[in-house]
Amino acid sequence: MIHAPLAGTSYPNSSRRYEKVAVIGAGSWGTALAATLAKSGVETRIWGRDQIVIDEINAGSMNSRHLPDVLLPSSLTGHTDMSQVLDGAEAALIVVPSPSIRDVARIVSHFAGPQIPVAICAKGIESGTGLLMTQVADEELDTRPVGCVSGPTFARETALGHPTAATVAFPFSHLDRLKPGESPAVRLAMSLTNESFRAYVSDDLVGVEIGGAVKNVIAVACGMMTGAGFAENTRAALITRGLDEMKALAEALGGRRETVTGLSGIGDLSLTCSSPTSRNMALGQQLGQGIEREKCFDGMPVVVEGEANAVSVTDLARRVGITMPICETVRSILHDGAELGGAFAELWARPIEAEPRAMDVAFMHPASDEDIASLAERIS
Ligand SMILES: NC(=O)C1=CN([C@@H]2O[C@H](COP(=O)(O)OP(=O)(O)OC[C@H]3O[C@@H](n4cnc5c(N)ncnc54)[C@H](OP(=O)(O)O)[C@@H]3O)[C@@H](O)[C@H]2O)C=CC1
Ligand SMILES: O=C(CO)COP(=O)(O)O
Repeated sequence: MIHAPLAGTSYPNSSRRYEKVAVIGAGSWGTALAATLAKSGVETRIWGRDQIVIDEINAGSMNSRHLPDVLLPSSLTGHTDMSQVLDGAEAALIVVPSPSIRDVARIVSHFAGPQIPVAICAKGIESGTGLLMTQVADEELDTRPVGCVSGPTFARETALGHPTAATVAFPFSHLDRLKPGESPAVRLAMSLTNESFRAYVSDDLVGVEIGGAVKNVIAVACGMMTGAGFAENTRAALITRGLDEMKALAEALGGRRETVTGLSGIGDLSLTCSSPTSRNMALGQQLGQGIEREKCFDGMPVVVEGEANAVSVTDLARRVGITMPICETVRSILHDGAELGGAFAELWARPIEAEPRAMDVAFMHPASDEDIASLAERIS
């Protein structure tokens, strides 16, 4: 076990922590966040739909299905009855994959206190509507303040106590500005912060959430090129140009470019694009090695949100009129039957562009068909 370097440190204003928090979703990230809250001294109850998982949390402080070999704080209690988990909770975190956020938020709205803040911890954009996860939840949660938690946070490392940082974002009301210590963002950040977890706050939900959705798609791209045998230069190019796509979409939707340079943007992008611990990167890698989709992850049903996000992100970009060439390439391979080598060769051979894109310059000297064909052959 690695001991966090800050063990024993006390945290200012911890009295403004929430005393009771409900975590909805007992997968890997829900369990890791619940463990983080419990470790901070918050009374934490976690809801899951699988009785076996919940029984194991209660009887053995483990969730071996989602976080094998990780010992959870003994104060964490598990429940399959959502009304029990939300009863008396001062705040709630919803931590299920993005396609389930709407359904789960609707159920939460039946049981949660009428004003409690709810943080969405899923990364994605809703298919069809193009809504951010907090916008989806907002439609289901009546008057409750809705925010999110996002950042470079592999669940297992977080649960093992490796120092980890993330951003908590909620809209800041006029009152929050007068008394920031009372705002849901600050109180939840304080509730999560402990010797191995440090939370920052933001009011830029668009910037934070676009980071989480776009990085999923860029990680698939990085995995594909790594799987095809390319190395660090290629990955660095995709990360950097992926960041440019993230920044353009966030700004087009009203987010701030500085947010994209933070934990939920470049932080998560660099983490997810660097390691096959990421399910998105791992999928890309297997496809890049020529493994058929159905046979990836040995045929196991692993949630890879970048697959759906490739469509939802590019749909949104097309709607607001910005180009996202890497995300479009991933979409064309995953959903439109494009051949991986040819699609990346086309991406590479695009006309020269300006960096940054704000210069709005394009030098129209596309590569020849022969160049594209030879590049495609190298990647395949
Ligand atoms: N894992 C990570 O490192 C991180 C994940 N995230 C984000 O967290 C979110 C959750 O991912 P993660 O925990 O990893 O996923 P997991 O696959 O580990 O777990 C998902 C959990 O959600 C439950 N679930 C799925 N659909 C529903 C539903 N309709 N109703 C109730 N429960 C449901 C699953 O239940 P069951 O097991 O019964 O199917 C499972 O407990 C994702 O959006 C991901 O991007 C964010 C940061 C880090
Ligand atoms: O979001 C994550 C880390 O911050 C987890 O990424 P994956 O969903 O690709 O596993």
